[in-house]
Amino acid sequence: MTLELSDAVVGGATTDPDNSAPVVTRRLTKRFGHQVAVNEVDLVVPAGSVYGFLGPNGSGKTTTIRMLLGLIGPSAGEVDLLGAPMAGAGRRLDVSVLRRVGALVEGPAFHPYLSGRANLNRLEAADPYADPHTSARRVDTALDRVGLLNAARKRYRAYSLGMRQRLAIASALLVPRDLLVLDEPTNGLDPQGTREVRHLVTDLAADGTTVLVSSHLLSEVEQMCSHVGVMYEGRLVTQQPLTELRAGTEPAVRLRTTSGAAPDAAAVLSCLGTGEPAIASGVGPAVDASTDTEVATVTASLREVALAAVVPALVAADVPVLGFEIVEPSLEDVFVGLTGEGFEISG
Ligand SMILES: Nc1ncnc2c1ncn2[C@@H]1O[C@H](COP(=O)(O)OP(=O)(O)OP(=O)(O)O)[C@@H](O)[C@H]1O
Repeated sequence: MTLELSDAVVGGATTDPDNSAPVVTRRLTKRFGHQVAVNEVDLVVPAGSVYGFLGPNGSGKTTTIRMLLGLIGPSAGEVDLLGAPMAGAGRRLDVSVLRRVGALVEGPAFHPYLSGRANLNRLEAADPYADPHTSARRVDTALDRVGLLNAARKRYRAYSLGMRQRLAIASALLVPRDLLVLDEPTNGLDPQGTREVRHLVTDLAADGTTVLVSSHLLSEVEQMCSHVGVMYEGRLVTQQPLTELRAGTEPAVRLRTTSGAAPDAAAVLSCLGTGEPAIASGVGPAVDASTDTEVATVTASLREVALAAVVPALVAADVPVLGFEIVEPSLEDVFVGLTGEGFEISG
């Protein structure tokens, strides 16, 4: 089955016009019995991006990543990695491209009583493709890359959580990579370890490596990614550069007024052309101290309405303005809008 590239972007805004995206999937699907764990996913991970693959637990991220790397076969659909066909019925597959892909899916098992360097040496020795002549140099380069050269002789069991995870990433860097795929690399790390891994990912990307990193933490993706793809119940609900996702958010006006005047305030806003106003009580103090009256909050997205027109229109309609602010929606709000549920927003 051959699909045009334009088919690869259904459900997402990211495209691959020059055919250079290191990861492209087309209608990638995985069923486990009756359950559809991954449902017609069209990923496009642009070259040079740090692509945050975001979604709640169980949304299909790991299953997708396992298919990208050829660890499990898809039920349907196709995968191209670094321009080579990796999966898809009836295609001539080229798995040799995996040499240029570093991956951390389930971290390697490290020996607690061996040093970081000795652990990497063991992994090197187990790799039938590795050139033994360059092995010592490559191990040291990988340790240096993750900032562990000075701790190379320390036993693994003495490493902090962040150091352990950096060593795991080093194990994926024993040969130069064009693409790095990291499945939840900060899972279980303390804040310091999380920071270390985040900085490392940013550094690797600055060196030109494309990074696909999965996470269920929005804050993490916001801090280190240039692009984001959101999985929900097996589907890719959006993929975009982070800046575009942010640009698509609409500011809202939030007005505090007396409960009695709230319906009039909503009518004024509506008349000006805002989005549908919502009236709420219980946001902030219930009674305004200056007027000793019950207060309500009226919120509406601003749309094209000129901000300067809002307060004069309210005053002209005799609506008491007890408080007024512009609310910039957070990315969390955007994702709730896309998926109907929130993400954990921090570790
Ligand atoms: N080998 C398997 N057999 C049966 N069901 C599976 C298998 N692997 C995954 N699943 C199911 O597929 C769904 C997607 O799981 P997956 O691990 O891909 O999600 P995830 O987004 O990576 O979540 P998490 O962050 O918890 O790992 C889940 O409902 C999971 O139970």
